Amino acid sequence: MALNPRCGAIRACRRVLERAFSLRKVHSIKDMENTLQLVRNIIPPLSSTKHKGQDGRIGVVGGCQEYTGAPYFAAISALKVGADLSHVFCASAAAPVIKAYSPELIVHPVLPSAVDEVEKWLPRLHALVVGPGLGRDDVLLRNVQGILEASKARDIPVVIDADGLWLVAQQPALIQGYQKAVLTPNHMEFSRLYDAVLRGPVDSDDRHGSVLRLSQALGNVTVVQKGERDILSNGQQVLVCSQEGSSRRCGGQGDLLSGSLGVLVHWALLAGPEKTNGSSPLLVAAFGACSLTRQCNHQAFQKHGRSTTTSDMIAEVGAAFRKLFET
Ligand SMILES: NC(=O)C1=CN([C@@H]2O[C@H](COP(=O)(O)OP(=O)(O)OC[C@H]3O[C@@H](n4cnc5c(N)ncnc54)[C@H](OP(=O)(O)O)[C@@H]3O)[C@@H](O)[C@H]2O)[C@@H](O)CC1
Ligand SMILES: Nc1ncnc2c1ncn2[C@@H]1O[C@H](COP(=O)(O)OP(=O)(O)OP(=O)(O)O)[C@@H](O)[C@H]1O
Ligand SMILES: [Mg+2]
Repeated sequence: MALNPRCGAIRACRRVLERAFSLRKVHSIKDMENTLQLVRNIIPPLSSTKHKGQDGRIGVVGGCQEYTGAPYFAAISALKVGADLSHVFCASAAAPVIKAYSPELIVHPVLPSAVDEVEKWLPRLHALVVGPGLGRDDVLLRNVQGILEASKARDIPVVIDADGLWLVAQQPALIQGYQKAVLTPNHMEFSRLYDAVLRGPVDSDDRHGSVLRLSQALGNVTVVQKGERDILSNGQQVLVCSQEGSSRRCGGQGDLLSGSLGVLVHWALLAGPEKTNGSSPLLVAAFGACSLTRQCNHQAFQKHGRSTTTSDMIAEVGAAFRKLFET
């Protein structure tokens, strides 16, 4: 008998929660559209007066004997999004393989001891994507540390992904407080980073709070936690990207995201906060890269279903970009 009122209270409570959630959903769709509009604002117009290089010269640091696909996916995605030149700084064993995938990429076989080589190119690069297919060799990572320090000294924006995040988890001080860094961890990489920086496990019931806290603890570095919904934060604001993708989870999608983000970060910083309505340009860029990757996944899945691969997604970049950003 005592159960009835309690059940009633639970039902009432559930109704309130359901209402709150459905309202949040409506708001989040509106927020998504508003943020997509900010992404549109940062895209530079195509113009016959520009010269090659003006729309972006991006470098990807990654690629070893085992992993040649990841840096290729990142670098070709940067070009497909609209960068003019895309460089890959990789291990010598990976270079001929990556060159053979694409004549469009400029490939430098300079890893592991690459600091001087990359430093030579830094003045000509607008953004660096560090980590796809890099590997975790100690000597290599010491060199990548040098590349990150040189990039910071020159104020070059860096997107850090995959094994680059492994390095940051060993030495968070490397990017602590660097306002031009964006970290793009997947589920595993996020847990590793969180544990290294906040000395405790992630609260899986509070993804927003976890991303916010990690960003704050890193001195407001922008963090993009990829997953069923992508959660983005710069320690002040939290954005959620739930652009429809698909349930196909082939490897390489994160590489597409990090390469696209390299270009968008450059464009966003060039456009500045006036074009992003006061929001952080890096957050807006990250939201753009997440939406684009998920839209590519959605479109590729419509055509290829279960056999969708990242190459199929890359073939969709042009159409996905038009659909999201050139409407
Ligand atoms: N074609 C190529 O060249 C590609 C190369 N790549 C390159 O590979 C390198 C290593 O990168 P990575 O992402 O495999 O390494 P890491 O973060 O240690 O994760 C490994 C473990 O994490 C787990 N796990 C992952 N997601 C999870 C989830 N959502 N939820 C739960 N668990 C999850 C999963 O555990 P499992 O399921 O096996 O137990 C898995 O074993 C790096 O250089 C990267 O760029 C890739 O870019 C792909 C394309
Ligand atoms: N469960 C999911 N549902 C929908 N989209 C997802 C899901 N998990 C990840 N994604 C999307 O897939 C893309 C890549 O995220 P993922 O977590 O697979 O990265 P990753 O593990 O680094 O990939 P990679 O294989 O390139 O290393 C992101 O755009 C993310 O939004
Ligand atoms: Mg990855």
